[in-house]
Amino acid sequence: MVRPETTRAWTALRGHFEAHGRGLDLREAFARDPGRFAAFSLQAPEVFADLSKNLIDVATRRFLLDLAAECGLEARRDAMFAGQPINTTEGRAVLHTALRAPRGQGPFSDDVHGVLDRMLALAERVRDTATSGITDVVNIGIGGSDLGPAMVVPALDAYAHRGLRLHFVSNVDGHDIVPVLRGLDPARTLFIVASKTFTTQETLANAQTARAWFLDAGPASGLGVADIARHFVAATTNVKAAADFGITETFGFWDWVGGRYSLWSAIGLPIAIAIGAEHFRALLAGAHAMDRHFATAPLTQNLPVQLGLLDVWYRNFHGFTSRSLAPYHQGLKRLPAYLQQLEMESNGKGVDLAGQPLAAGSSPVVWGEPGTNGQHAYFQMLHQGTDVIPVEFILVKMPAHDRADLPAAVRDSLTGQHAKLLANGLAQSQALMLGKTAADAARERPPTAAPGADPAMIARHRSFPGNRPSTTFVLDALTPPSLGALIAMFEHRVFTSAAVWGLNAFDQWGVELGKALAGELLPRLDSGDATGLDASTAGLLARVRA
Ligand SMILES: O=P(O)(O)OC[C@H]1O[C@H](O)[C@H](O)[C@@H](O)[C@@H]1O
Repeated sequence: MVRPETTRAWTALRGHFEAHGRGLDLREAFARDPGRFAAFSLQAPEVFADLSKNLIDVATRRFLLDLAAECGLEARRDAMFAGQPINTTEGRAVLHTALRAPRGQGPFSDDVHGVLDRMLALAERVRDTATSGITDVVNIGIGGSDLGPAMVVPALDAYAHRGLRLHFVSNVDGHDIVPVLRGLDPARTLFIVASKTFTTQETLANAQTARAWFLDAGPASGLGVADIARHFVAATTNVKAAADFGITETFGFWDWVGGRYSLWSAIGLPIAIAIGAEHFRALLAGAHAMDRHFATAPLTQNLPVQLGLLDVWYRNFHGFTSRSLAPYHQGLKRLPAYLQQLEMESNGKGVDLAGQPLAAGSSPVVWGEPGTNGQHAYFQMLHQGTDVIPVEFILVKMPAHDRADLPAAVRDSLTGQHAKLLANGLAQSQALMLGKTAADAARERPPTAAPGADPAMIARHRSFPGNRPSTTFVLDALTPPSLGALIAMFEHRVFTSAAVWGLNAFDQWGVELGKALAGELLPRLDSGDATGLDASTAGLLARVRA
């Protein structure tokens, strides 16, 4: 493993940043180079990306590619696809890409397609609602066993079965499950208990609550313990624990599927129930197309590689600590939360593969909301705040809401909405880059300015620094294949920056300490015993018990 800060490319990047990077002005760069948009945009499977509004030039890109070469990115990528145990701290392979490889291709193909066929058959049985009688599906899971399906199901609403409602319960807080159970009919409800380990406290607690509810409400519909087998299924690598819970129909997966990379596995069952087998296979196919792109495209044209290297450039040279995501599609409202786990649980590490402290920053904070909602909340800070935060826009050319079954006037109105949505997305990236000088602001007569206020002072409040970087992704439509490709692009981008930083993106020891301490505190909530606790925790314990 090569420490990035010891490479020649790192030194070159440092020099380049001081000489040209820090001072790069996007407005001048576009004025100088009419070919900048073409030179810095990329077409990958299903995803077009405009990288030209980023603080990079040709030399930045060359030095970053040198850095990737010196850090052995390609060898590490190839080792992942080949199933080598690159998750070294847990001695595991990392093969979520095998889950979307076509039948007969990729490692463990028989196992993968065996479970996939079985799970899609169940999905189709449930979707035949006249026979199954199911109207509501409740996924009980948390983290990687929740966020993927909870993100994809609304994103692909245009493809969803109209007679089925999908619900997601994750938190160990009755305020999550109680409103979901309210109004459900046990005879018409299917619970999916989704947990890679089947040991997660939150999920087991919610599964117990669901079971208690089922046994309480069931008898009115003639249901009892014997019916649990028909109304509860599990997605897990721990088939025995699921059986001990009383679940006989289990869809397995394997320790080489990380939780946050698992929506392609049996964890995707809620997605398959919502959109059906054919569309689920199309989701996998889209991700596979991006896998092939990542595995084979020259690095100069390789979109996940270019994005991951940009992350290194911003985090380690510009010192930006966060990145904001603005999907201009309401169906992608859970994408920021999904990417928070994908990126921050993967790359939120402080040591390298050898356990030595990293010399430079790793995962940025990832956050955001769908556009245009974010514009009316925190975009103020993105435009005029003191921190520079790169923004990523996702635009979708063709909406799915102007369906033939809507009245013509409603369809016309919705078409107008989509034009406004796109105009806003384009305008925001433009505004971030162009800014507005105080001199330009001084020529305006803002109607809301305080009467008699010094115009120069008002102009300074109304000026924008500009030169704020952004990336814009464009999808033709939000479809199963395009969403699959988009998610896989994000996965491989995280892989790329992890490879440069030399860290293990596939473990998550950082979640353990809190879990262990919660286990120690739980009995103290009952007993009130504060022996050995720090004064703050002891004080809080007394307060929540009072
Ligand atoms: O799927 P499970 O085993 O229930 O795990 C659910 C989640 O909880 C853990 O604490 C990890 O931080 C996540 O990576 C994981 O996705």
